[in-house]
Amino acid sequence: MGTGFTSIPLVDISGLRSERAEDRARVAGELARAAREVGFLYVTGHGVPEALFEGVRAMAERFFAQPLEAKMDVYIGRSTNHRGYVPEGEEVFQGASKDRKEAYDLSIDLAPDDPACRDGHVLLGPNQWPDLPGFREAVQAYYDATFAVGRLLLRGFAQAMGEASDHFEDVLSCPPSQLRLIHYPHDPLAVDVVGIGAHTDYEMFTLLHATSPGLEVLNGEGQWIDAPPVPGAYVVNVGDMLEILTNGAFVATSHRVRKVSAERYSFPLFFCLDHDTRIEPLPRFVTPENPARAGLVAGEHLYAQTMQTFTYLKERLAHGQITLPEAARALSSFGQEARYKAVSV
Ligand SMILES: O=C(O)CCC(=O)C(=O)O
Ligand SMILES: [Fe+2]
Repeated sequence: MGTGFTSIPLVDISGLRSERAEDRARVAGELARAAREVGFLYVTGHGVPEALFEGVRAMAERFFAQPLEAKMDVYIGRSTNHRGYVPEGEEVFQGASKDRKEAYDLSIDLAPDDPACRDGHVLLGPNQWPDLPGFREAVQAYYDATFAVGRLLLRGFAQAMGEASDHFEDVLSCPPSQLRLIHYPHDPLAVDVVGIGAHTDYEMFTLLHATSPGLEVLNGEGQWIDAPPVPGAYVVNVGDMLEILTNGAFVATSHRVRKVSAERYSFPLFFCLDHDTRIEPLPRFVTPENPARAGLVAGEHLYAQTMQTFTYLKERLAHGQITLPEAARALSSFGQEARYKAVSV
């Protein structure tokens, strides 16, 4: 835990599809090692054609190139369930100056009258699709393919934690797993800006594709290590929920995007479990020296963290229109940020 790693391991997950138990166990072992020692890894052997990534990239370029007024037609603050366009400065992490980034957020696309969209499931509902020919098809195809990789990877992580590979199967029927299209504009004159401030991701794990370097991860010695894109690989990182399930054995590694040297796009899919899933440390990770950490409820955690970082929700909080769940965690409660609060991030 908290190791001084200097590089990010690569795991070929094709063995998770194998009929042979030893192939699956080998990959699970590699996932466990990467999750314990680093919390970040490159994943190959996922089977998603590069064309899907290129498709979403082309559409992201077209979407963000539109005038601000057109993007604001699908502003996230107009959605009842947190979907749509996130302008620069809307999302602010703990202690950070405003990020230089804009985003488009979507998730599992449900009709408003879908039974899963019941009271309290504030993050479930319809996407706000922009009026751009081909956008919805390309983005949905990327979402579906990446989600399928996440489902496979979850089987591997379940095994990596010592559980049966289907351990999470019954809490995966309608998870609020968000995909973000992020655009980091390049401004040669800007000084002291970060693309995205230091944070951990809130879910089980994240699968990310980016167009250029910029992503940095914090090691156990407080140093920032580069995680540039590797052709054909997803960058995968452990989120808060895997950290809790393993009682800290797997690390929700803090990361950020430094000021970019060229225009940059990235597409993280935050892989979550069903909204009401209770996340508690698995008994095998609890010992007298390492007592059980506090648990949480998946959807509630996502929403609580979101409320503390999005300006439109902070305003609603301030006006008493919404309230933080009682068990809400403060920002920076996980990963190395929690352990090294003194580190300047
Ligand atoms: O753009 C990136 O490479 C990272 C984005 C990220 O960390 C996030 O959206 O949570
Ligand atoms: Fe992140």
